[in-house]
Amino acid sequence: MLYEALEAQARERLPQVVFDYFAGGSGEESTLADNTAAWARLRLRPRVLRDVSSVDTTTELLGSTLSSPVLVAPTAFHSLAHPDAELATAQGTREAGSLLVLSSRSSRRIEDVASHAGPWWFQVYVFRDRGLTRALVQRAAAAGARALVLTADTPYVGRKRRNRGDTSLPLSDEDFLANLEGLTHRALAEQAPDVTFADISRLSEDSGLPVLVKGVLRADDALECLHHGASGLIVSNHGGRQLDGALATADALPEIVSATEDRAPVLVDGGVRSGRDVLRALALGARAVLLGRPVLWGLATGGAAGVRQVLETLREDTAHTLALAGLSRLSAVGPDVLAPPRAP
Ligand SMILES: Cc1cc2nc3c(=O)[nH]c(=O)nc-3n(C[C@H](O)[C@H](O)[C@H](O)COP(=O)(O)O)c2cc1C
Ligand SMILES: CCCCCCC(=O)C(=O)O
Repeated sequence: MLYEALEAQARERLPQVVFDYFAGGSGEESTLADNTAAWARLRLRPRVLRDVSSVDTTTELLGSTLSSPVLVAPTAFHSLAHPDAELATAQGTREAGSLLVLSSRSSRRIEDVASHAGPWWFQVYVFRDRGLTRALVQRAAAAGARALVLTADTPYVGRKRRNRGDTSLPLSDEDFLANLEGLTHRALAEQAPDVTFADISRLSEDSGLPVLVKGVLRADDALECLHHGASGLIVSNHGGRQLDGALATADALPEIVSATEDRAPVLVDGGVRSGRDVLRALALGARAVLLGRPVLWGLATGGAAGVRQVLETLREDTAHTLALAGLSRLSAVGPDVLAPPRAP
C-alpha cells in the first residue's frame, strides 16, 4: 500500500485517541477490512504494445476539470490532525488540482475554507433542526460550493470499537460547532434520523445546487435517489464506520452502475489506496473515487503540503498503473481491464 509509512508517522504524531478516531471502524471492523481486500480481489488484464509514452489522467466531473479522478472525501474535525485544519486541506487539495468535499462537521467555517479552496462540494448532514440545515446549505452555495453531497448512511453515528463517541476527543466547542452558527451546545447538533429521499429535492431547492447522494450500496436505493432528483451517487459504506457487516464498496459498485445506466455519475470510496485500486474502480464503471484516511495522514504529518503530496502520489501512481495496463487515457478504461472472478 502507498500510504502505510505515512499512516505509521501519523500514528506516532497524533494522540492515541485521535489516531483511533481517524483509523477505526464500527463493530468488529469487518467492513473496514473488507473494503481494501475487495479491491485486491479484482485481477487486472493489461494490454501490451500500446504507445503509453504519455498518459493523461485529467477528467471532468459535473463541470469541474480535475488533475485525476481522485477527490477528497468529507471527513470531520481536521483541527484534530493539524492546527490549520480544513484551511490546509483545502489549500493542499487545490494545489494538487483535485476537488474537496467539505464536511458539515468541519472545524473551520465554510467561508474561511472556501477562500483557500479550488473547486469544492459541501457534504450535508441533515440536522434535527431543518432550519439550521437550510441555512448551512445556503451559506455553502453563497461561498461557492459547486454541489451538495447528502450523506445518507448516518441516521445515527456508528458505534466505534476503539472510541466511544466524540466525547473523549480533544476538540473545543468552538471547533466542534464551527459551522453550526447560533448553536451553543453539542447536544443540539444531532443528525436527523428521519432523513428520506424527499430531502434530496428539498436540499437542491434550498441551495440551487445539484445534489449527490453518498452512502448508497443497493441498486434499488440508487434508482430511488435518481427518481428524487439526485445528480450523482457515491457508493460508500462510510469507510466501514457505519453498519459493520455491510458489503465492501467494490462489491456493491457493479449493481449500481448497471442499474443506473449512465443516467448520472457514480463515484465510489472506501479502501482506495493505490493507482491499481483507482483503475479497478473505473473499470467497474465509477467516474471517480474519493480518498478518506490517507488525506488525514497527509494533513497530520505535513499540513497543506502533506495533503498535496498524498494526492499527487496517487495521481502519479494512477498514471503509472494506466501505462502498465496499456492505457494512455481514462476514457480507454473499460470492463475488459478486469479478469473474471476466480471460481470459489
Ligand atoms: C475520521 C473520519 C471522519 C469522517 N467524517 C465524515 C463526515 O463528516 N461526513 C461524511 O459524509 N463522511 C465522513 N467520513 C467517511 C468518508 O467520507 C469516506 O466515506 C471514507 O473515509 C472513505 O474510506 P477510506 O477512509 O477508506 O478512504 C469520515 C471518515 C473518517 C475516517
Ligand atoms: C457527533 C459527531 C459525529 C461526527 C460524525 C463524523 C463522521 O461521519 C465520522 O466520524 O465518521
